[in-house]
Amino acid sequence: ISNHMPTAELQALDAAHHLHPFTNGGELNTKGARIITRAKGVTLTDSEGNEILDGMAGLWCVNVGYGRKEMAEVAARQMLELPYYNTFFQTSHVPAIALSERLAKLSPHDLNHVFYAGSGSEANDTNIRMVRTYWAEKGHPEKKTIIARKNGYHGSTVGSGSLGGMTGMHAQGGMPIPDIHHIDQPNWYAEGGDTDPNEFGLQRARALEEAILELGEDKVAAFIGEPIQGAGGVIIPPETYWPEIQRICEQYNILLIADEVITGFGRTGNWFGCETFDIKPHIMTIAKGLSSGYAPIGGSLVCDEVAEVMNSCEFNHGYTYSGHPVACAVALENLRLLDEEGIVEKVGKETAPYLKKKWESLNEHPLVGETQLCGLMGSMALTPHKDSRAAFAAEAGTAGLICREHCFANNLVMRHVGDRMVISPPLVITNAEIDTLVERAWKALDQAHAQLKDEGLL
Ligand SMILES: Cc1ncc(COP(=O)(O)O)c(CNc2cccc(C(=O)O)c2)c1O
Repeated sequence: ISNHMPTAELQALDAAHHLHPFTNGGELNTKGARIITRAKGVTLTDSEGNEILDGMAGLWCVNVGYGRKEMAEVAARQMLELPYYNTFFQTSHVPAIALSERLAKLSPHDLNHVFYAGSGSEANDTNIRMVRTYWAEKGHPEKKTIIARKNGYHGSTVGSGSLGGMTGMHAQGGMPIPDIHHIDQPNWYAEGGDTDPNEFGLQRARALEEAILELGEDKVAAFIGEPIQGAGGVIIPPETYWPEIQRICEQYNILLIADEVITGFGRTGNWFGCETFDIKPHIMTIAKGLSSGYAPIGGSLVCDEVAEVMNSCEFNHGYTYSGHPVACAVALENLRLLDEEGIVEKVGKETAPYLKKKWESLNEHPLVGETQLCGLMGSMALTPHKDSRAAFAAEAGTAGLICREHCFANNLVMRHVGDRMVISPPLVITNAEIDTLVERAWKALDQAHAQLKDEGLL
C-alpha cells in the first residue's frame, strides 16, 4: 500500500479497516475518503494530484507550514539517540528539560512549569485532576466544580469532552462527568440580539459570577475558557468579556485555565491569546501549534503558585508519552523556527493586517452576515438575510456543509461549524496565497448561493 496505488483501491482499503473521528463512516465509505498524499507550505496534494490550499492548517495546528525538513531531521536524530524514555520514577531527559525551559521563557506571566501529555484532550484531563488536587492539598477538597462554556471545545476524552459544551458529544457516552457546570457563551452574533456588544460581553462574563453564587464559591475550583472559541465557530468575545472574567476569578478565588490549544503559538498575532486578550491564567492548555502537528504533544503550563502546591505532594497522574523525547525535540525545533524566522512577529505585523482587509471584503457577498478575524483565525457567518442575521430555514449546518463542499471543489479547505465558515491557515501563508484563498472562498460562496437558491433554501 503506497501513495502510488489507485485512489479507488486506497479508498476501498480505508473503508474496510479504518474508523474515522467525528464521521458517519457509512456515508464516507459510499463516497470514498479524499486521500491526502503530501504537503508543502500551505498546499496539500491529494491522490488525484489536486493541489489544495489548506485554509485550516490541518486541524488548526500546522503553524510552521508543511514540508519543513529541519523538523524531520531533528526527529530522526532524536530517534537514533533516545527514541523513548519516560519521565516517571525520578527520571528525565534533555528534550523534556530543554522544551520546559523554552516554554517557561516564551509564555506570559509566571507560567514556569509544564506537565506534558500527548494531546490537548489529555492536557485538559490533567487540568481537571490538577485543580482538584490543588484545592484538596490546600484543605478544600469540596472545592472541585469546574465551570466552562456552552459551545466550548476542550477535547474528546470523557473528562475534556465534559469540560466542552458540545451537547452532541455529551449525548454519546454519558457526559458530562459530575461537578462540571456550563454557562452561556459570549457569542454576540448568534445570541446578542440588539444588545450592545460590549454590554453583552459583560452580561456573559457575569454568567460566571451568577454560577459561582448559585453553586457556592467554596465549591468552585476553576473556570476554563478558550480566549477565542475555535471549534465552536471562531467566536471572538467582545473586548469587555475577558477583563470581567479575570476580575470575577480573582474576587471569588477560583483558578483560571486558558485553553490555548488553538490560540497558542502565534495564531492570534501574538505568541499567546493571553497576550492578545490580557488574561493572566493559573494554567494554560497547549498542543497543536506547539509542534505544528509534526508529532503529537500537549501539555499544561502551570504558574509558580499552583506548581509549588503540586510539588508538595505526589500527583498520581501521568501518561506513557508525557514528555516523549521525539515529540519534545520536534516541538523545540518548531518553536525555534517560529521564533528565529520571525514567523509569529510577521503574523502580527504584516500577514494578519493583510488577511483582515481581504477577509472583510467577503462581507459584500450576499450570503455573508458577518466576518470575524483575530490574527490568522477567522470566521464568516452565512445567513439568508444580512440585516436580521437570520438563521437558515434548513437544519443548522446545511448551508455550511454545502459551502464546504464547494470549497473543496475549488481546491480550498475551509471548515464549517454549523452555518459559519472558519479559516486558520498556516502562519507562513503569503499575501499571494491569501489572495488565492479569498478568491476561491468567493467562488465557493457563489456556487453555494446558487445551490441554496436551486434547493429553495434561500
Ligand atoms: C481549544 C481546544 N482544546 C483542546 C482540544 C483537544 O485537543 P486534541 O484534539 O489534541 O485532543 C482542541 C482540539 N480541537 C479540535 C480537534 C479536532 C477537530 C477540531 C475541529 O474544529 O474540527 C478541533 C481544542 O480546539
